[in-house]
Amino acid sequence: METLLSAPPLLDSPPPAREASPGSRQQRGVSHPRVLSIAGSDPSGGAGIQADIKAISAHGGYAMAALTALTAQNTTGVHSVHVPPVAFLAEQLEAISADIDIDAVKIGMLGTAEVMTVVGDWLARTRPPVVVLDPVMVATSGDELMAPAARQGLLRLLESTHLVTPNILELAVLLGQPQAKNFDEALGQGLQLAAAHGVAVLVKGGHLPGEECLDALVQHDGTVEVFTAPRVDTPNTHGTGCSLSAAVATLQAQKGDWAVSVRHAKSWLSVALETAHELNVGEGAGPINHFHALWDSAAPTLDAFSQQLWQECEVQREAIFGLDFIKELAAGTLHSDHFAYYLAQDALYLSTYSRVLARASALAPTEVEQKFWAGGAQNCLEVELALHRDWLSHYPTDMRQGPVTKHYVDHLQGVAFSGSYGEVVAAVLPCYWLYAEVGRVLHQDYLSFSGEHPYGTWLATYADDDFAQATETAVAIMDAAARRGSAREREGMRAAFAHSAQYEVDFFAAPHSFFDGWAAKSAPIGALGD
Ligand SMILES: Nc1ncnc2c1ncn2[C@@H]1O[C@H](COP(=O)(O)OP(=O)(O)O)[C@@H](O)[C@H]1O
Ligand SMILES: Cc1ncc(COP(=O)(O)OP(=O)(O)O)c(N)n1
Repeated sequence: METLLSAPPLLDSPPPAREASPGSRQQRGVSHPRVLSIAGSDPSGGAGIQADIKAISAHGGYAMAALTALTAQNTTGVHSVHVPPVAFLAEQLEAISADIDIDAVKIGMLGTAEVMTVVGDWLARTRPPVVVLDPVMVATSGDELMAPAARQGLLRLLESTHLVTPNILELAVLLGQPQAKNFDEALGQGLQLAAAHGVAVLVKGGHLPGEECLDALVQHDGTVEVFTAPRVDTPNTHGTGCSLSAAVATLQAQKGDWAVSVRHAKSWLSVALETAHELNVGEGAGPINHFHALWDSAAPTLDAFSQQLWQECEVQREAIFGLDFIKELAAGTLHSDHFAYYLAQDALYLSTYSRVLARASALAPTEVEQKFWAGGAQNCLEVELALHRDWLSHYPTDMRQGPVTKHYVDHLQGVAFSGSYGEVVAAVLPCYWLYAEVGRVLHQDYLSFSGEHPYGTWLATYADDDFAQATETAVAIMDAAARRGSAREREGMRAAFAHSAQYEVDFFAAPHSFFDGWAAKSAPIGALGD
């Protein structure tokens, strides 16, 4: 069987480019513009056509790609470059324009003068309504991606280009001048290039030092608009130029205004740089996060939200198990004053917690969830408080609310008063989840304890199966609320959960804080047991 590689050319002779109706050629406000990237392939996905396709898609465009070159590269550098026969590039371009109306073209790595000639001829025939040229010469890694002799070819291409987007090195090479040392010099060079070639120039200042990353849109009539964004402190800048130019091409086809398109693309790029570390790709200059907006607003699947929150509170979980209170409770060495203080504060906490659970019940969207939270509220009052009171009868102590308890219940009541159902659920969850985790671990320790444990009967109740089951249900309810909620509500849930998780740590730390510090500095709270 013949492989595609050895197959005869798809088209014997290039058909004439399909002429779009004048209306569609000039049309602006296309919501899903058909955007063609003519560029090289970066198999690691951060630059080249892969970056272009992502940037075009992230802006609602329909992405197409004609390959000029194949590179073997990753985030640390370019290993080799293969330029297929230019006739094949011509076939790719003709196949696309013979069939599809193209709303915008983004041109990236061309590599050789021959490739530039093919692209220039095709552009002259098809005259797409938006042409953005990113004059790729050198990769972020420093590897060359354009033959030095190809400079003239690039200059000829400017005739068919609406916007060229050089960085400071590329700008200098295009003009045959030394590289600009500051942004003013770069701006001066941008004005020269724009005037000499009748083209708009986006001067990119990403490689200049400074807290701000300045770019300037220079029109051939000398009009200048400067765009600035705080420099993002990240090593992950692979493909910034590719992605910016592809985004601008797509936006221009939608908005028909270069300044608006550049401003929009630049602010998108800033967030893509800020969130690039989330992708964790490679050991060198990693890719930017093209789909940050989409992924942020996408509903989490199954238990993804709760898993994320659980990971995010790892610090708190570790902190709890490092507390003297927990270590001494497990070892049976905890002073009874500390235990009594904890019990008293927990009893005070539970009486408010029960009201907040009742609020969750009132807000619940289904009868099942309504009953679940109402049951939790009732259980707090009837079972848990009875247990605490029973224990407290053996450890008489002052029952005034301590500072941590006050802060924790104030937080819960605040969320209950003004938060959404999801936020209330997220706020009450750490009390279930972290307590269940502490219970599980302490109970295991207790089972391996030899001899009589002073808090044995208390610890025996810790790993209650019903409570573990209730915790699982509460987690599942929170995940369902997160899936239904908006991105903004999930942020509120995340914050409510994080605050409560920290208060859980503080709550377990409070007995020692009280006896080691607070009590000495404040009025005595009365006689304590023991
Ligand atoms: N660390 C950064 N923080 C914010 N924006 C940046 C950063 N690095 C580059 N940019 C922006 O990315 C775009 C690409 O710029 P530049 O790095 O100069 O060109 P190229 O990627 O083609 O080498 C520009 O809009 C520039 O301002
Ligand atoms: C195939 C390919 N095209 C272009 C580049 C350049 O990308 P990068 O090195 O990240 O530089 P900018 O996109 O920021 O200009 C490449 N490496 N590979």
